[in-house]
Order: sequence, then structure tokens, then C-alpha cells
Amino acid sequence: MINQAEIKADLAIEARWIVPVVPQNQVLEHESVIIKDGRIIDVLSTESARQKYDAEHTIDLNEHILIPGLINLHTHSAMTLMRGLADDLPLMTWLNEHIWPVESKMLSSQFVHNGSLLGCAEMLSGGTTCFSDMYFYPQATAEAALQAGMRANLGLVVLDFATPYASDADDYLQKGLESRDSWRGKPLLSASLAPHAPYTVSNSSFEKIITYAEQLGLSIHTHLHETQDELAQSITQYGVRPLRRLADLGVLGPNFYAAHGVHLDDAEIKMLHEYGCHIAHCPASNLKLASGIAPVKALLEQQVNVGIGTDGAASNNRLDMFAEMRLAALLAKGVTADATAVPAAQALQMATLNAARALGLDEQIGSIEVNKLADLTAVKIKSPETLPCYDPISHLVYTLGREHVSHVWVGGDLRYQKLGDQEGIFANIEPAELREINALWHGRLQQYK
Ligand SMILES: CSC[C@H]1O[C@@H](n2cnc3c(O)ncnc32)[C@H](O)[C@@H]1O
Ligand SMILES: [Zn+2]
Repeated sequence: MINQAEIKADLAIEARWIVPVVPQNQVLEHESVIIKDGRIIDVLSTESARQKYDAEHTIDLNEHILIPGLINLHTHSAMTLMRGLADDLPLMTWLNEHIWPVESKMLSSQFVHNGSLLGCAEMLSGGTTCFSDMYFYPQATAEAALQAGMRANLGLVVLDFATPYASDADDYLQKGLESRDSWRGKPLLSASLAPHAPYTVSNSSFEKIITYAEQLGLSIHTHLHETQDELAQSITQYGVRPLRRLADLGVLGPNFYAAHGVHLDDAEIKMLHEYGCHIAHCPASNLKLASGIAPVKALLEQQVNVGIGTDGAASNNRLDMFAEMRLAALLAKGVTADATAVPAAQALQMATLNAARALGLDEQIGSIEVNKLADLTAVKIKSPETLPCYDPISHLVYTLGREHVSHVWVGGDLRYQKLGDQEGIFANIEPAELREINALWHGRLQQYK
């Protein structure tokens, strides 16, 4: 007989509440999550945990809710550097007259690394442990994510026009695949092929992307059906709406996830379900660019998997998954006149497990379950605006914000912590480095404001 108290563990997190996301609506009280070698090895009552496990470190979260780390399913982390540079504009004006001209002059590996590190700091301190990125120089974003200790899926972007990063679709693909080779073996990183959008990528480029996706087992991540202009342009150029065009080209399938999906009719929602595609709902960006509101209730009813993304900080202007969850839940109710649309537990699932599913990572992350990686976020319920707390799931979506995040672990490693009223502390990011980045790029970019 072994003495049960001698089971060794790395970390025991004793929580007032745990919301594991699976099963939906479950709230555990006074339970502990036990972590060893970066994975969750047990979830049990704190009383039993103290008897059964000998953990090297124990952390007492007796005023907190512990949740799976939030997953930002669509962002351009480096675009933090362009936050507030061009506001109150529709998408195509914003892109053609402001963002793309700035990118064409300023893009570099340093720009992307610096902007991505700022983005990682913003996301991590807001409870996000994993993000799906789409931007030039993905190697630079990979390095920023590794420094921050975040999990990231990096889009290998493809466009049919030249930028400082690459000259044509073949060059984008070659550079992206070379980057991916260099970060193989890094467990925090994965890659997708990322054609920017149907209006910037030709049929022949999509065909090459499909070939690589099949050969390398990669997902395809794109912007899709974001604006009415995009649909009209596609009908003029190709005679069909973008989703139909992508279906005809053979792009759609369970490895395909699309940001936005704002303008989708019933037949298109059915098509997304039949192909097993996923949508990254980006409500704040869609509202700010006046693109519209995605039919999330209908998508979920038709069993289309919907995650949540912030989009970039140049269109949102925040990388705040708490704000995005709340907005997703409220908007769904407002546009359907149905207060039961996207209840709190559903919104939380979209920001965690559904996003993990879209990334093909749902066996690893997205919920607090035994054998999953210990990507965890704790939020503190103590300040007046958080009290009283009758229902922790309601609180997570309707009451709490990024300011209440107290601890963030990725793969069992503590990457961010905020004690009391003090400034939050990152394990691997110095505040001075972020200040330097801000000073440097504010100086270089303010001429474009
Ligand atoms: C090819 S890398 C990403 C590319 O996308 C641009 N971008 C940022 N946000 C959006 C959006 O909402 N719709 C379309 N394109 C967007 C970004 O500036 C980069 O050029
Ligand atoms: Zn985007």
C-alpha cells in the first residue's frame, strides 16, 4: 500500500470556485486543480487534495474563480502599434487609405516583434493564454509569444500583392513555411495557412494553399464575409459570393476557420455546418468598422462551431477577451430580441473550448479536465463592483473584466500575477521593454495620425 499523501505534484491550486467549462454550467466550490509536468492530473475537493497530494507549491485562491485560459481565435497582435491611428472608418477606407499605406512603409521584423510583444502583454494580463495570429513576419510574433510564454497559432499569411515582407504568393508561402520549420519542436507554437481574404487572394493561390494544407496537415485561417462590399465585389469578379467560391475551390472543411462571417444567409450557415467549418466571431471590430453583426445565434443553432476573437488593436481597439465575451452575449440578445440567446455559459465556452476546437487543440486546452494542459486564468472577486457573487459564470461574462485577472498560467507555468493593488508582473516581460517599444514606435508612427 502506498501512502496516498505521497503522490508528488508540482502545483496545487486551491480555488473558491472553479468553472471547468466541461460540463457546461458546472461550478465547483472549494476544489483544487493538481498540476504535474504542465498538465492537470486531478480536480478534486481541496480537503481530499490535501490528503492525497504532496505538491511542491500550493496557491490559495480563496476569493477567486479559476477558469481555462481564454483563447483569442483571431487577432493581428503586432497591430497594437497602430492602435488609434485610424478610427471611425469603414473597412475598405480604413485598409486602403490608412492601414495598408502605413504597413507598406513601416513593416519590418522589428515592427512585428515589438508590436506582438505589446500585444502578448496586453492579452496575457487580460487572462488570454493562447491566440491565433495572422500577420507578416510570423517568426517575429513567434519569438514574442515564446518570450511571453504564451501559446500561439501563427498564420502563414498569403496575399497576391507585394509588401515589404514578400513579393508574391509563392514568396509568402516559402517564407511562411521556412518560419514554421524554425519553430518546430516548440510545444507552445503551431501554424496555419492564412490567405488574407477572398478579395486579396486569387484562385490559383488558394489552390496552392489547399495543397500545402493537405500535405502538411495545416488549418486554413482567413477573413470571410466581413462586409457587404466584399460580397458585391465577389459577385462582380467571380459571379458568386465568396463562401460559394471557396467551396467550389475545395477550401472548406473541418480545418477551415474564418474570421467574421458577418453576412451569411441560411444556406451559407448550413454549408458551414456541412463542411464542419468554424467561425471566429469578432464583435467589437465588426461594430467599430460598421461591418455588421454576425448571426451567432443562428450559427450555434445550426451547430457551427463559433469561437471569439478580438481582431487587431487597430480596429478593436483592445485585445480584451472579457470585453469580447460580454459583447458577444449582449449583441446576440439585442439583434434577435431573445434574452436567452448566447447565455453566459455559452459565451464562456466560445472564448475557450470552441476556440480550441477551431484550432484542433480541444484535446489539449479549452477546459479544466484531467490530462489537459494547465492553461489557467484566475479572477479575483473582492472589489466592490464584483460583489455579491451568486453565480460565478454570470460574473465571468457580465460583471468581471480584464482588471480582475490575478494569475495566468500557461502549461502550468505562472506567466502573469497581480497582487493586491500593485502593478501586474510578467514572468518574462520587463515593463521597461514595453515602455521603450512604445516610445520608439510612437515617435515613428505619429506622422500617420
Ligand atoms: C495578411 S496579414 C493581415 C492583414 O490583414 C489586415 N487586417 C487587419 N484587420 C483586418 C480586417 O478586419 N479585415 C481585413 N483585413 C484586416 C492587416 O492590416 C494586414 O494587412
Ligand atoms: Zn482580422
